[in-house]
Amino acid sequence: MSEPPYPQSPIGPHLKVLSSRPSLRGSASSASLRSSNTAAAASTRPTNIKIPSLLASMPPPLESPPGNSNVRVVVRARAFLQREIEKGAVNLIEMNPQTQETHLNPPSDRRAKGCERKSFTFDNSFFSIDPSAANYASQEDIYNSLGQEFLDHNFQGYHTCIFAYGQTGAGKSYSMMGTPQQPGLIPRTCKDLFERIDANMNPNVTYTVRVSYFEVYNEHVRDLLVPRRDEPYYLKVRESPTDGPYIKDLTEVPVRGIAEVLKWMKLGDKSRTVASTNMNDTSSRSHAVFTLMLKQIECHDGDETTERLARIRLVDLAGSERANSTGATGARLREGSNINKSLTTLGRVIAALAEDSLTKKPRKRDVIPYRDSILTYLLKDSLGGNSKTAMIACISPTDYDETLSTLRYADQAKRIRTTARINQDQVSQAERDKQILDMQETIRRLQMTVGEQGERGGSEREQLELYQAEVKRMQEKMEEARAVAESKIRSLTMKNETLTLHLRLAIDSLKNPIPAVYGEEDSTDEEEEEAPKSEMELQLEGLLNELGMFREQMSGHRKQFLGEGMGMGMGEIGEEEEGELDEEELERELEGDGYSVYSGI
Ligand SMILES: Nc1ncnc2c1ncn2[C@@H]1O[C@H](COP(=O)(O)OP(=O)(O)OP(=O)(O)O)[C@@H](O)[C@H]1O
Repeated sequence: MSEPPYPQSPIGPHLKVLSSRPSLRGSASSASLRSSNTAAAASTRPTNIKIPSLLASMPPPLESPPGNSNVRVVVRARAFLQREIEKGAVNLIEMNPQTQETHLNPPSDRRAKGCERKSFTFDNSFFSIDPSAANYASQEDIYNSLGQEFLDHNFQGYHTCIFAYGQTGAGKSYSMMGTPQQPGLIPRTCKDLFERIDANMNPNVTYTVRVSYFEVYNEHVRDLLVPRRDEPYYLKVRESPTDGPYIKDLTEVPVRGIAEVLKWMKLGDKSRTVASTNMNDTSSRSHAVFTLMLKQIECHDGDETTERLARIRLVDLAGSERANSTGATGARLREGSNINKSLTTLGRVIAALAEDSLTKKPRKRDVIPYRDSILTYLLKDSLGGNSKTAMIACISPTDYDETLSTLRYADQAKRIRTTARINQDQVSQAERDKQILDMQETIRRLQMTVGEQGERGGSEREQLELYQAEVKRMQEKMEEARAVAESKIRSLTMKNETLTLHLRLAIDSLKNPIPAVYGEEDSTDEEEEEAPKSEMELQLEGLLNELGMFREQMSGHRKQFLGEGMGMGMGEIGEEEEGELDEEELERELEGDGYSVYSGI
């Protein structure tokens, strides 16, 4: 069951749901990714990934149509730790791979007191206790049966969230992050994400991916992508009327490939608050939320584009624990009580949502106690809103009470129903231009306000922050517009190549016509002279017309998208004079240096 080691290379989000309109505030952009260097992409492309729908265009929702779906709950029992083996600890867990049942057997002293075996059924029961067992679930198995499907949802435009829950030392970080030799769900998701992007051959689809990573520690939010400072620096949580709770000023970096994303992931991991407890030598003392924002833009004929945004949230919760089992005192005890506060609130949120789905009468929004902890407030959407969500309940094979409590928690989560929708929007070039113009105007106004307040000695800090945020948004929008332009040019270039090839074939046929064979009785003088030639001429005429129209279209797009000073090195595109090509001209172009009518793209 050994897996190949993972490559060791260093390794805001707002969109309306389907059928609603604009305001793509803070949307993912910048690092636009394409399989444009398709040759390179093709050479490194793994042959075993199957994503047929991506090869055509953005994939349609295949199954799970929009609407309610239950939180998917899986349970994973980890392997014995060295100290458990040394203590001669006994395995209390059994799992049935056919029924997905998990059985928890009481230890002998409890059995003597009449305690009975407890059984639960989940969407999956992953047995990772004994690598030699037939039903052993490796890191790869977990990804294949959960991570892959969730990434499919993301490419369809759904937000997703996978969170790991369980007692300290039960295997949450191992399942989510893993080790360099045994990577977990987070690095595998990143790797698969970029492999799928590289495998896409459709020149009309552009991808942008942004990453953020934060932790909730002692009820404070810390950005894990900025270096740690001596003075603790916490971020504020705000609520937007349209997008719900969000973290103000959270770093979101554009990433262009697996190496970049893994580099940020490692950096964030290093900053995470960990400590040694009785239960785990490197215990995560915070809840860590790793987020990828995947944006897909598909260009259609004309200036319409379809945009899809998916938020991929991967959460490694801090361990649920009893103070006496961790042996915590002082700061560790305070941490523990804050961790438990978040997890208790999470439990109450889960209980309230689960009860709602039983009664089928949704409560008023404020009755669900999301706001009672930062963690639940930030995960509000993932727990009870627009997201497909999964919980990995991690359990230890040796601790009866903690395992039972985790299994009960997980059992309740099974009943929660979320309402995931495809986050898709149609945006025309005109709308995109208008958004940029509006932003420019806002920036101009803010510049003036900041200046005025500076002169009056007023509080310019807030205005300055607004100004900076707006400039950042505009830069992202412009990057996006540029990515769309590049995609258009790529698509037109492909059409151009196809047309040129057709023309070449047509000219070859004209030069070397295949004489028609006619039966004596039905051949007339007229037919002998006219029939084969007029067919070719018609074909050539059609192609020339098409090429003429295409050249006009391309020149239009060039003017529209690549204004002066864009610096894209495409000066030669469409610089030929407008107008029809006659046959001789065309032959010269095809046979001379300029085989491609628009060389230089
Ligand atoms: N499936 C598994 N196979 C082998 N070893 C595992 C497995 N799951 C966890 N471990 C090991 O168990 C130990 C504890 O795991 P991990 O740190 O993931 O626990 P945790 O639930 O994240 O704990 P905490 O809440 O304290 O952060 C680690 O040494 C890890 O390598």
